Amino acid sequence: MTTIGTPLTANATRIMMLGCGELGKEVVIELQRFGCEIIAVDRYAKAPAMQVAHRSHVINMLDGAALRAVVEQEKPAFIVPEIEAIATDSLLELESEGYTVIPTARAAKLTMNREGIRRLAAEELGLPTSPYQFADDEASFRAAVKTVGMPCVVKPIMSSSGKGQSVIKAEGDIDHAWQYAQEGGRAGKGRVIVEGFVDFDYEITLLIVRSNSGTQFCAPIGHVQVDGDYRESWQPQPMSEKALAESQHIAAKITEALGGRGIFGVELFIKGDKAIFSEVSPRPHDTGLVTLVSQELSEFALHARAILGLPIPIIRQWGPSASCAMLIEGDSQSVQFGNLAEAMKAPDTQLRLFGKPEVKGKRRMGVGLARGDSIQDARDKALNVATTVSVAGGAVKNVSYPSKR
Ligand SMILES: Nc1ncnc2c1ncn2[C@@H]1O[C@H](COP(=O)(O)OP(=O)(O)OP(=O)(O)O)[C@@H](O)[C@H]1O
Ligand SMILES: NCC(=O)N[C@@H]1O[C@H](COP(=O)([O-])[O-])[C@@H](O)[C@H]1O
Ligand SMILES: [Mg+2]
Repeated sequence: MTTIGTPLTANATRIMMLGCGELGKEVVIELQRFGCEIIAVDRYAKAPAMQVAHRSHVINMLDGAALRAVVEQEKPAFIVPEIEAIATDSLLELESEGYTVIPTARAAKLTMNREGIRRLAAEELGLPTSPYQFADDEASFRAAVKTVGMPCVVKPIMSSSGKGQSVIKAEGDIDHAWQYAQEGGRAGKGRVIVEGFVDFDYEITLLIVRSNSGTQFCAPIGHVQVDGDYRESWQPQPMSEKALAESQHIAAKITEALGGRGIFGVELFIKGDKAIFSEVSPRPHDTGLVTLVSQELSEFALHARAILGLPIPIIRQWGPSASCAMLIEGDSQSVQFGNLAEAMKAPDTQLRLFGKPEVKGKRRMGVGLARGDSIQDARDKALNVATTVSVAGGAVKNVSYPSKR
């Protein structure tokens, strides 16, 4: 039986977020609505979710001792990973000592590393995936490319949002792909995965929530990725009955294997009626930002309910909706957003600005959201929101969708 105490008192329901980006910020807002006490943790100060939490800590979350120290100091009822780069062996230990990790410490560990989740999906569960090989050094990498064949996709086993990812189409791309993967992994140089390039018709994220009400699916989300990073997403993605059934079957199997309570984003490639598993986030998914306007209970609200052991009687979808990531490029610690009235003048549009403290290179700083008469209409409106916002406050520009569709 769930009870929720009074924040900042001895009986508070304390929740620790490990990772404080835009996704965590929305989860925290939902948990705050239930009167939980939130402790936000990330590798840098003033992260988005820290700005809406009760208090925060800045630590290296890959440092197991530092992670344990902060958990023992705060004694949270729930530990909620929001990114992959966490000392997951420490999470396993803490869980075995009685702490609750969402959805489970094992899920966080397996998905921290592309090898863990890929071997579970393909080799243990027998789910369809792209062909793949792993490599630790340049010689075995070349052999792996040969075995998998071209075109193929190369990724550091520890990276996200497309960092260090590239496609090899011809011999001439091989050197660069190796170098780029060595520079782009979050743990520095190291192991890579070489995946056969899947010539898909479209790709989806299937959000699935495991809660006290059982296992429930959200409507499929279609999306466009550039350089391995999400730019636009929409819901519902039209699909054949068979492709949807296969996708749901795969999503149910992989999330059941990971276990626990919470929202998961299962990424799938679709070719005709066939679904191919790509990867899974045991946490809210960036392409699921669209659910801020497309569902009564967004993926963040669903996560909050699942964490707290609350029921989810129904997931109501509001019709064609879309999101467009606001990508800002440059170097500034004082970005200022303008032209907002113009950006938000259409009905059924919304804008979220994440409040990230700095941009260096390219960074997702906000998202345009819209509902429309059709998917195309919603996409046009969301794109318009994201690209109409102007940026100032240093050498920065809005590069949200440079090559308009
Ligand atoms: N084997 C593949 N064949 C074809 N396209 C691929 C393949 N692997 C990845 N991609 C493309 O690159 C995108 C990003 O890949 P992936 O999700 O593995 O990267 P990521 O770094 O984990 O990104 P995120 O953290 O945003 O999920 C995919 O959504 C897809 O568009
Ligand atoms: N694809 C994973 C993803 O979108 N994660 C989201 O991005 C943040 C990091 O952003 P940053 O790199 O700008 O700090 C993460 O904290 C999470 O909210
Ligand atoms: Mg992905």
